[in-house]
Amino acid sequence: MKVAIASDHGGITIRKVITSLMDEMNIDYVDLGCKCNTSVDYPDYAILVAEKVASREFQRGILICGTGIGMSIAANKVKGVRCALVHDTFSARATREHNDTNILAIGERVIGEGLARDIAKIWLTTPFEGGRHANRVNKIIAFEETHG
Ligand SMILES: O=C(CO)[C@H](O)[C@H](O)[C@H](O)COP(=O)(O)O
Repeated sequence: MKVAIASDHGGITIRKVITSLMDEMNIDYVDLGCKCNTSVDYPDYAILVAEKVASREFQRGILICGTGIGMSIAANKVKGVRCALVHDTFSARATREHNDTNILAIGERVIGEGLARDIAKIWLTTPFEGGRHANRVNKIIAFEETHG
């Protein structure tokens, strides 16, 4: 699994926490920035990562901004992306098991580093359950195919 990760200026600290985690877990990732502490625009980074996941160049993406909301809104505009904004470990597991999400969004101004690390670890290691959940995800994909 190859992961693309990015943040705006509001998510730099948690981005570093998660890249360190992926180093420990021997997960192949590319850090797409942002590269400085000046103010940047979250849609630029959300769409950069989302397009790489949608094209299957990367299997997963992780996006961090102040709230995670802007990143998740922008990423979910890209066809083929299922991005979940997650701030608890139960949802981190459920959104992989039930929704087969391919992008995780986190808000650095909402949760601490320890919880963000736990969420990322669970989200990166939990498989999709398939079965009844596949039927539901396929309905989302079918809608996107016909209306996207
Ligand atoms: O997109 C967001 C809100 O949905 C992010 O939290 C941004 O990081 C935030 O809007 C940036 O705000 P700033 O005042 O420009 O630092």
